[in-house]
Amino acid sequence: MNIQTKEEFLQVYKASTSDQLKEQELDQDVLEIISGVRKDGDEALYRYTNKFDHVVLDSLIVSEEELLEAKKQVDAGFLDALKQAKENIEAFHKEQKEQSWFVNKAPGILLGQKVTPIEKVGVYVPGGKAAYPSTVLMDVIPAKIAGVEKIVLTTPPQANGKINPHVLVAAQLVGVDTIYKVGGAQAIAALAYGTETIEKVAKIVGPGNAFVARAKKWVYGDVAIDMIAGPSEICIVADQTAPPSFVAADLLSQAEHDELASSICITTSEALAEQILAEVEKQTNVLERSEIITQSLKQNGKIIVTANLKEAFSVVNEIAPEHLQLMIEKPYDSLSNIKNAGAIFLGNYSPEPLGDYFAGPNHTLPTNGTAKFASPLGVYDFMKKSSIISYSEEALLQATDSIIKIATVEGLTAHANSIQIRKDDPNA
Ligand SMILES: NC(=O)c1ccc[n+]([C@@H]2O[C@H](COP(=O)([O-])OP(=O)(O)OC[C@H]3O[C@@H](n4cnc5c(N)ncnc54)[C@H](O)[C@@H]3O)[C@@H](O)[C@H]2O)c1
Ligand SMILES: N[C@H](CO)Cc1c[nH]c[nH+]1
Ligand SMILES: [Zn+2]
Repeated sequence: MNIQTKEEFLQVYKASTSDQLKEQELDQDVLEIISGVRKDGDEALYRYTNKFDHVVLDSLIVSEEELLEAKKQVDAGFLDALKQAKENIEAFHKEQKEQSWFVNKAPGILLGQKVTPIEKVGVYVPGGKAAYPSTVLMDVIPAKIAGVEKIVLTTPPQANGKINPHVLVAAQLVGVDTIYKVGGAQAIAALAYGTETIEKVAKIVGPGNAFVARAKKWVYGDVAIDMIAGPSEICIVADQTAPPSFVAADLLSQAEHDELASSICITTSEALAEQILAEVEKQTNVLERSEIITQSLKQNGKIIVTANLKEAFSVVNEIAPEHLQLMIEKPYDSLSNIKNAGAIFLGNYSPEPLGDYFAGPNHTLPTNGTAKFASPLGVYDFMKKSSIISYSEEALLQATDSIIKIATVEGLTAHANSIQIRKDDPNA
């Protein structure tokens, strides 16, 4: 991690976001895995699980026995905490539920929008470098609120060939239908195209590492996806009122996810920048995942010093971080300056892990600059809409000339005829 000016940072940042060579290498691996699964089905899933997770599986599906066993393995305190988190996540997401609506535009005309849940959804829960029971809650609860009929979940197996018991307990708590022991790009391919064991779904949601995120991008179109939710990112805007130890701790919280995670602090105070850097070094040494953190900070850890907050916000809007913390004197006053961020945390007592686990808003969020156009995972991701159009005979007869005119201009005489035939003989 080092201290840079805005100009130094943006020069390197812009070059790295267009590093086609890195993307090409990743694509080569991912495309090979996707075509392997399309060609060989289950056999490819066993093969890639052996290759990447170093496990020889005897089944791709978690059994009833494994589910029961998991319940015995987790402690009551964890289950209590999970239930509290579930309540908060449910309460927040219920607010997002959209209803069908109908309007009577004029006598004889009924227009509307019918909202229908997606029938079958596949949830990817990461599991390579850490287990994520919290992601089970974040991704399944909005699907349940939307009314999705069938929810399957897939996550990589541990070295013993089993799924982390906390993940299994979370999946049972929220009512997942089937759980598969497959991770990585191969899991995404299986959900997108189906295999002998895994049924194709209509939409894949959930975060994952670079392989998972890239695979989702490639299968998009054959299946729907929620967004690109790859390696975690945190960006903290801090002024002289931010405690350096808090800022450092929050930066490290995301660095520990992945060597490719990104932790950036933007500050208006050079003195604070030095203090944060010292704190980061001090705290890293005592953290369990210091190896991952060190790698992550080396590649993507930055402290940027800007002349003022306006400049700081312009950097934020350029990088469009997954998580943004505003640790400044009047965070609310600055909210209107933020255009691009997945989730925004205000003040010194709203650290990012509060959102990861507990507050209620979703922690599956757009990464890699995609917060410029994408939103957090929500109930809306699991619902689709159909337009409703109903005209009475009288209402249609009043509109025939306009419709025929436009159809004729488009040269689509069959369209015009569909209207003309009703005009000529309304009671046929
Ligand atoms: N954006 C979000 O909302 C969000 C939320 C939670 C977690 N995350 C991110 O999810 C990611 C989780 O990553 P993870 O690695 O712990 O779990 P993961 O489940 O995403 O990835 C593990 C899988 O990657 C595959 N893999 C590993 N090395 C490979 C290789 N060399 N070639 C091909 N495939 C390979 C394996 O199949 C393995 O099962 C982290 O980057 C974390 O930051 C993001
Ligand atoms: N910070 C992650 C999203 O980038 C979500 C998470 C789950 N558990 C801990 N963190
Ligand atoms: Zn996290």
